Amino acid sequence: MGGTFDPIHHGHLVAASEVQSWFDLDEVVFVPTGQPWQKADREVSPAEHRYLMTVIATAANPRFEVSRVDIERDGLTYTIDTLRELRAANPDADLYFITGADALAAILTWRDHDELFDLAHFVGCTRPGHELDAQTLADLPQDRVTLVEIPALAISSTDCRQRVGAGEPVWYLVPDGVVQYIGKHRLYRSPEPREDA
Ligand SMILES: Nc1ncnc2c1ncn2[C@@H]1O[C@H](COP(=O)(O)OP(=O)(O)OP(=O)(O)O)[C@@H](O)[C@H]1O
Ligand SMILES: O=C(O)c1ccc[n+]([C@@H]2O[C@H](COP(=O)([O-])O)[C@@H](O)[C@H]2O)c1
Repeated sequence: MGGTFDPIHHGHLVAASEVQSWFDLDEVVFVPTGQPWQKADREVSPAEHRYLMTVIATAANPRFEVSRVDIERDGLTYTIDTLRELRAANPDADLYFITGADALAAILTWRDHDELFDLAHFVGCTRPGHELDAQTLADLPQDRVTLVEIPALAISSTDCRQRVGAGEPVWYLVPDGVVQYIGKHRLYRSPEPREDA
């Protein structure tokens, strides 16, 4: 499952857990993005913070792993590179790439999208507020894409960041350890005013 995970939240974790169970996957590898090119218009937290929050959020689940492939590759992050690397490291594995409905709807804008479907089966999870229209679905290769209905969690990283910035709680939207990590590193808050300012 690829994502910016800024921060990781329970919507991500439920999607991963549901798809693991649905397809009886050996493991789900969370891959935090390095530099997500389609989010170039906004500030994204440093990759190491996003990676560590993902490690904290997934640590208790023996089927969840976190990969550094995207954050260690220079330049912008493209899923075609992610899948090529994961394929080279696991030549015998059947790869499934987990996305939300919003990401799946945009997949034909991704780099080398034709080849993407050769490298992995794509699983699109339902997401509140992001309906997939019939034409979008019809344009995708039917044998390489599966839609999975998951319990609806109307949580987004954007909302979590805005809540922290406004001093509102994110308890129970993100795992407890992630709440504590955000607090410890003062993520998503405006910088404290300097005393001499
Ligand atoms: N609540 C959710 N339910 C289902 N899928 C989700 C949910 N939130 C995110 N996803 C999916 O998880 C993947 C990674 O998402 P991402 O890290 O961009 O989180 P986000 O909440 O969409 O972030 P942001 O609000 O910053 O855009 C994407 O494929 C996205 O569609
Ligand atoms: O490969 C691409 O061109 C591409 C364009 C947009 C998003 N993606 C991937 O989709 C996943 C979710 O992305 P995001 O930006 O919604 O966090 C993540 O793994 C991204 O690298 C990939």
